[in-house]
Amino acid sequence: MTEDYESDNSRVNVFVRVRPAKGKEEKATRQASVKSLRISVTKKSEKTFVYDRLFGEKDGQQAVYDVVGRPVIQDVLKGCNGCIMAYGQTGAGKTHSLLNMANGGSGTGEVNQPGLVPRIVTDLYISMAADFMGMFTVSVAMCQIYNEQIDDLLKPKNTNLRLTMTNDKSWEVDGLSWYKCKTPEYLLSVISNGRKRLVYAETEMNKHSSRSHAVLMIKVQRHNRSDVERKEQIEKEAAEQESDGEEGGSKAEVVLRGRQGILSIIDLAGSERVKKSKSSGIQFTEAKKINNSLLVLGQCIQALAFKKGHIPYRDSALTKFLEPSLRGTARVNLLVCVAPERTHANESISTLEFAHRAMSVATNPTVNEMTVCTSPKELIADLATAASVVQLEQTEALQRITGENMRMEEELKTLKGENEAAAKGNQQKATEIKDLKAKHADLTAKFQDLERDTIRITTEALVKEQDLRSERSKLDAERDLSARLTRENGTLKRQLSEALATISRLQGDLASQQTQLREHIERIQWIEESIGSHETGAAEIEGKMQCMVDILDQTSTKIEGLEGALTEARAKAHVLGERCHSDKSQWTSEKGVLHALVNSMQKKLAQREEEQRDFESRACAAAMAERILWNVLRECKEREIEAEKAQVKVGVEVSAKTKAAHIDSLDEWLKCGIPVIKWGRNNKPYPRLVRVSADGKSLEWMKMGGKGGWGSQGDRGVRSFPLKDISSINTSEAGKSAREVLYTVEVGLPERVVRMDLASPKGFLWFHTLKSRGLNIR
Ligand SMILES: Nc1ncnc2c1ncn2[C@@H]1O[C@H](COP(=O)(O)OP(=O)(O)OP(=O)(O)O)[C@@H](O)[C@H]1O
Repeated sequence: MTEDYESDNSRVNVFVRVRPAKGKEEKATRQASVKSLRISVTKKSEKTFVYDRLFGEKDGQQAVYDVVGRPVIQDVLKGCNGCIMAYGQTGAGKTHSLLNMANGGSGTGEVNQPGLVPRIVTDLYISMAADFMGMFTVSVAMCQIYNEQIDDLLKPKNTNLRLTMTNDKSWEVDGLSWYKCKTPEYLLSVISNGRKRLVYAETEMNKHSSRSHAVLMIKVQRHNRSDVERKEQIEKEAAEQESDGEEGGSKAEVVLRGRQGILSIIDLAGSERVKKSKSSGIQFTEAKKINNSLLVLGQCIQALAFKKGHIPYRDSALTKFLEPSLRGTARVNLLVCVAPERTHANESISTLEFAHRAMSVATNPTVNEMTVCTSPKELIADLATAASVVQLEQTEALQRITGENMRMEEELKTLKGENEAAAKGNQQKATEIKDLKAKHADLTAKFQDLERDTIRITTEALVKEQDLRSERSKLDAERDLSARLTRENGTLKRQLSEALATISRLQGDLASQQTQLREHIERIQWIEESIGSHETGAAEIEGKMQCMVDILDQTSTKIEGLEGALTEARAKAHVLGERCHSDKSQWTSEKGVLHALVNSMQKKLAQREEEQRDFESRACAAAMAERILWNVLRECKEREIEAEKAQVKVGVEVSAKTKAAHIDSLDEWLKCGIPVIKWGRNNKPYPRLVRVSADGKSLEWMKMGGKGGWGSQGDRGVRSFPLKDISSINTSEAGKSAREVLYTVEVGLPERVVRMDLASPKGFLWFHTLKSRGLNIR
């Protein structure tokens, strides 16, 4: 610790100690090196100060002693005066650094570490013991400067002492008591007693704030051992002569040469801002006096640093007292204590500036030589005085000790009482401690369990973290995939919707083509039917014509009037025949075209078979309907022939019938009626026959097997509705097969609708006919 410090006797040596921060307050100081300290009031402005040595928060009392205390002791032993002074803001650690005696402290923390004084005392006696050629006398004096008044700390009644100028123009405390101390223990006990009389008070900034400047002086005198021994010899002889009653005695002079060094240790009271320390009353007066004396000290340092002619030592008791040290004949070590907290930054800066100035104060420590010449008579007189002083001191000490003893006895009594109470409490506490120990063991076990759990959980957490990482990377990959799939999905959706649109368009096309196909088929059927009926009709008409010609030939005379008509009929028949032929060839070609169209449609259908399976059934239904139609046509034809046979009575009639046959033969048949199911209002089925009325304007129906049939007038079973009142004719697919196709006719005005279902193939044909007549079939 000391190797980077070299003492400089030509000036005041300045050391800075920063105490540990209290609580969690923000710090303003920062140690830059072993010698420099940085301090900032705000974060932007920072100042750096360099000193002889810097002690940080971690540097303990020993380190401070090694640098600040030890070198001064060595100088004092050599006969120089030494001065160790602690300066700083209140609560910055001055008393802790100098006067901490670590008496009752049982702990090992920094607070319980002895300060400079006990270390100096120990070191002093060790050094003296090591010097065999010298004989040492150690004396101690203690005083305090309280409110500008000097009080003896070792003799309480010795108060308000005056400072008087000595021959060598330094100040001396008049009447201050000095105690010789042969052992370090005694010296320490004297210091401890003196400390007790120091004035302290509790302030806002320090619970144990010094209200006075404490001064401890240790005087160390060194004589040559041989001189002392000679002096002792002379004293002995003088004493013997005195006891023998000899007068005059020895005239030999005793010359004692030696050196004397006085070590002054000064724990200055801390400067304080009254606003911060919240001092009032006596404390306010104390603070004022303290601050004033420190101000004068600052002015003296300033004047000394700038080598001014006038140094205002006389302006305060403190500076008067310090004058011998500050004038430069002593070795001066200044320990400046600083609080690190930002709240104290301003005070710390002014402290540091003071310290910096102090470094410029020049010193030139000189050795104090002593030469004492005494005759035996004077010596004896001195001894007698000394003896009486000692006796007086002893009496005082005895009185003090007796008083102390009495007080201590009383304290002992009180303590005994407290002890008994404490013993009881102890028993209780012992049980509590036992319980606590058990709890502690329990808690320790739990803690160990917890520790194990923690390790396990930590390991698991690590594994999970790894898993999580891999999961995360998987997730990322899946996310990428998902994004890609979403993109593809979008494309596919678009393609699908396009495909669906195409399909629906195709379906529409197909439906319209199917409708067209159906219509073509119907038309073909109708054309084929017409062709068939016309062919047959033509052939039969020809046959009939021939027959009639024969009859006419045979009965030409009888039917001359009818000849023209017959010729006309023949011509017409011929035209008809020709027309039939031309129609036939035209229809045949149309049929070919239509067949080709059907073929192409069927090909298209076959191509789309797979996509349009639903429509297959419809195609089947169409095919089925075609077959049914052929059956119906056959049936119709038979009926027509029968009807015609029944009605051909005369040629004119036959001619008229023949004329209409190829147009309305189906109508004729329709007029016979077709079976339907009429649904009653009770929702029961009633079988009925339905037909279109003779004038073609209304729809008639009657009960199946009704009496009188259609012709009988006033038949109650016959009902008639104008065709215009047919509210709807619906084609509904009740089943999958074409046979099950239902045609529902709703007749009547909206207020009374009769529903009839036509399930037969005839119904199918009937409605197609109605449709071809312009009725709305949905
Ligand atoms: N280096 C340190 N380490 C630990 N605690 C410290 C240190 N320095 C000071 N302290 C503590 O800080 C408090 C104030 O210290 P101290 O009484 O020594 O201050 P002071 O400067 O003498 O104040 P005042 O001028 O008001 O007397 C004390 O409780 C002391 O134990």
